Amino acid sequence: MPSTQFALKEKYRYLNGFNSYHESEAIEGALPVGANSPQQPPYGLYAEKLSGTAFTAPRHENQQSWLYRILPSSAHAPYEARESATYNTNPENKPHEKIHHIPNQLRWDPFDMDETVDWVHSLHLVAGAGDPTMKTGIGIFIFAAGKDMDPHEAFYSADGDFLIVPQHGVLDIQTELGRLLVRPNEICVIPRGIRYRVTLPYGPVRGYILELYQGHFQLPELGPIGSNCLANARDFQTPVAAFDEDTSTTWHVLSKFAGHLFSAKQSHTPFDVVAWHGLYYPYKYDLGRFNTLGSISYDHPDPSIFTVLTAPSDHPGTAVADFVIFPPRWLVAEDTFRPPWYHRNTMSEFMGLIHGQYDAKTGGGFQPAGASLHNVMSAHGPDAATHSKASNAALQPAKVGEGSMAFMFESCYMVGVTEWGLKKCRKVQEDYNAESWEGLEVRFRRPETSENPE
Ligand SMILES: O=C(O)Cc1cc(O)ccc1O
Ligand SMILES: [Fe+2]
Repeated sequence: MPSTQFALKEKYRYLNGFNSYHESEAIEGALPVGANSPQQPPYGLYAEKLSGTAFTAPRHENQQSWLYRILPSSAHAPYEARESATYNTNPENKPHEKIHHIPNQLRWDPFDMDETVDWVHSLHLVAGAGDPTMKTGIGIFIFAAGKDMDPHEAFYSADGDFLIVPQHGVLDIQTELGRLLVRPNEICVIPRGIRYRVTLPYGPVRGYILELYQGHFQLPELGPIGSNCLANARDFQTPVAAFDEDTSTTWHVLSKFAGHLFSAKQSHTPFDVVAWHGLYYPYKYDLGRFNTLGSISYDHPDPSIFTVLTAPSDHPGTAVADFVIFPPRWLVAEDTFRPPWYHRNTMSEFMGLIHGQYDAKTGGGFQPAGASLHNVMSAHGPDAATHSKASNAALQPAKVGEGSMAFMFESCYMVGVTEWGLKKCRKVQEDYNAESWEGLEVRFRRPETSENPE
């Protein structure tokens, strides 16, 4: 193994399994045996509980972790509001900044890189629904950063779980529970409350985030598919415990709380967890490992067959958010219009492109680092060029999406677009609708009947 690869393997080590009860200790013997909170935990560590669900949540949903750390998280000075005039990712809290609920199909050119900001300041809310103060809804962010976070800063969101989809560059994420390296074509989830620090070992980064204000992601049910396929549980990776020993430096812990930024000083590193166990932890997943299924007879199935993760609502089968991908795959369906059908969906569909081309749009307007939004009941489907090509194509087995990865955040909520998303980013394509669908030809041929002979 080349030495750099070996170094990476040593620095980033993972435990495998989705929703597995994990335990990890950076020093052997740091986890108490047979008890969570003994009178004196091993090595003089403090025991701290981190809860990701109500204590009383049903067992199959319950997510808690026990952290064994050098100092408790509560050892800090009071939080103070920071950058309150400029920092706000919750437009519900910002009455002068309208959120736009519009039925038009929207598409964005690639979002700009911004090398002047760090992770915390890279987050731009483009669209969303609901309100983190009520723990309902979602936020959809674009991030673009070129700077490491300050060496003595950590960040957490009290508002929700971050599902991070890097499109460009590599994220080195030091979390309380261990280190994650996340590259394009991988995703990671940082649950609500977990502190982390993002550095950029290979330069600027850009991508998409879905923040889930309610619940947590789970794997979709497989129903008649059986016990494997789609995203397999064993391919989700959670970092092993890793800690720093620093009780003499001033640190700032930044909190995104109801969309606002707060900061608290403390005289010790927040990355001092020597061991942990539980079900509440960050994790990553390589989209290249997705086992993609499709029709081997006829017709184009619903895109739910491409669901990587789902965050269910209280109504079975209806998601607050699904994370869906469109990986390279073989299309073999016979006598079938193979691209997506024209449709209007009761769910909203926000799409992004990590790399390559999305097979439903050949016009070139949907580019990596760009996005589209087809809101609740907004009509869409293949553009005219794709329609014409697919209606006349010879239906040989064909590989689509080679070298590509498009994805969709699909939500039962109607999503509003922020001022930044609609105006300030200056990426909205004015002619999306016209370019895509106005060129569609009338193909109707009335059948000959005795009433209308030719
Ligand atoms: O609109 C889209 O491109 C996403 C999509 C893909 C698909 O295969 C079926 C339905 C759907 O919404
Ligand atoms: Fe769609």
